[in-house]
Amino acid sequence: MTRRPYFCQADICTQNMSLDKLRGEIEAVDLEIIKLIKARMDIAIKIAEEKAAVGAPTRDPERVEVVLNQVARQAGLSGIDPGPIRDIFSTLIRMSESLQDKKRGSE
Ligand SMILES: C=C(O[C@@H]1C=C(C(=O)O)C=C[C@H]1O)C(=O)O
Repeated sequence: MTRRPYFCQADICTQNMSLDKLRGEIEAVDLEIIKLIKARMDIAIKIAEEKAAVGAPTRDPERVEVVLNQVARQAGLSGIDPGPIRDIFSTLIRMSESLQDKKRGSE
């Protein structure tokens, strides 16, 4: 296969076309990830309301471990390195807890 230069100004440049197409696909996936993070945060707000009603603390370390172990296991089954997935979800959980604290502080 002939490799074309990365910067190809020709009208027909399949390598650039496929790069642009693949980047478009990544951007579409990124948008879906943002929507899912928003959905996760919306549920966290509802959980904050439930906890406030019963006087439970925002952070639940046992639950955090369950969530992290579950996603790490699922990552492994999907052929993804579980370590970075734990990091990503630790960040999501921190975001969720800080949103819950904010929500509870404002009521
Ligand atoms: C959402 C909850 O609140 C916190 C946030 C969690 C999360 O984002 O997964 C998990 C445990 C809690 O520290 C919960 O208790 O389920």
